[in-house]
Amino acid sequence: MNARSVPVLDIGRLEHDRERFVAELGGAYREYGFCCLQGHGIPDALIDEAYAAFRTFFELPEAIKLRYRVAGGGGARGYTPYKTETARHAQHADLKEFWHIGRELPPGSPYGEKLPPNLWPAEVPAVRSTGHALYQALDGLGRRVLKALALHLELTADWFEPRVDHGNSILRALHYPPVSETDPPNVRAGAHEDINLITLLVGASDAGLEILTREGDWLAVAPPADAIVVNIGDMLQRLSNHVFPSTTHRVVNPVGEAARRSRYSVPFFLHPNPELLIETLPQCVDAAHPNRYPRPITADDYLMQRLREIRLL
Ligand SMILES: O=C(O)CCC(=O)C(=O)O
Ligand SMILES: [Fe+2]
Repeated sequence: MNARSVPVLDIGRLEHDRERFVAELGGAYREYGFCCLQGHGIPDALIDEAYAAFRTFFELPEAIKLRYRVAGGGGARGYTPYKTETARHAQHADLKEFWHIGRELPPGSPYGEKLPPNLWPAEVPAVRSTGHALYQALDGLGRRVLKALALHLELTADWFEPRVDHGNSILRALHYPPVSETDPPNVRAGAHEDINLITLLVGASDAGLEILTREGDWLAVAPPADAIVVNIGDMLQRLSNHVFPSTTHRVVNPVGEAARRSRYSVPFFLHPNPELLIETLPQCVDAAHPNRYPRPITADDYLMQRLREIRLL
């Protein structure tokens, strides 16, 4: 029997119980690569309104949704249809469709080349208002998590700040339609690792998320309703020389009644600034832990390489 579960911590402790919180959070990530965070301060109403807006969008006819697909854009903005993304090394595409929101830039920003403008669906104006607000809120929360992780790695608390202030981060509204086929070869989300630094996952509407533990078992993630699940992605695994593992995870197909329901979830993929050179931190290298990545790569080059592998480019 597996009695283990992903730890739950209160991020408010970063303010008033910093040392112990940083140690516990670091320990959770070293072990699981995942942690559930309560006390994050993002209002329920904002999350509920954003979910309602995304649901309304996904209920539109496919022909309308397809107007928001950007050819050759790697799915970075707007709509990506059902059965498009395919997990690395997987045979069959995922049973999901999604909408991506990126960072809003001031006019004339030098980052405009790497961070394309958002598309907004005219049919559902609330996607813009709530989606943008949720983006901002999760960007802020993510930076607090990075502050704690920086301290755990013996960096200065603000080490990440100038490296993520123009991050190519993405808010992904996900819809997994009901699974009507019996025993499809596809799954809702095939086993994968996230590409970015950290991912913040706002309360999924149904179960299904599982992580691969260090012992090689699949463990269901069942966060408290008021928690946001935050996990490590490949860029931070690489930067930290695997001190923080980018844990493999998947979303399994539902059985019984749940198979007749859609599942919605909203991950926020926190990315660094595109030009950041992802170079192993010297703090994470010693005789017992040689540098696994002697050749650094920019965040943008790494992202492009990975998008091709998951068939978004
Ligand atoms: O839907 C979920 O719970 C997880 C989604 C996910 O892992 C992803 O989109 O990368
Ligand atoms: Fe993921």
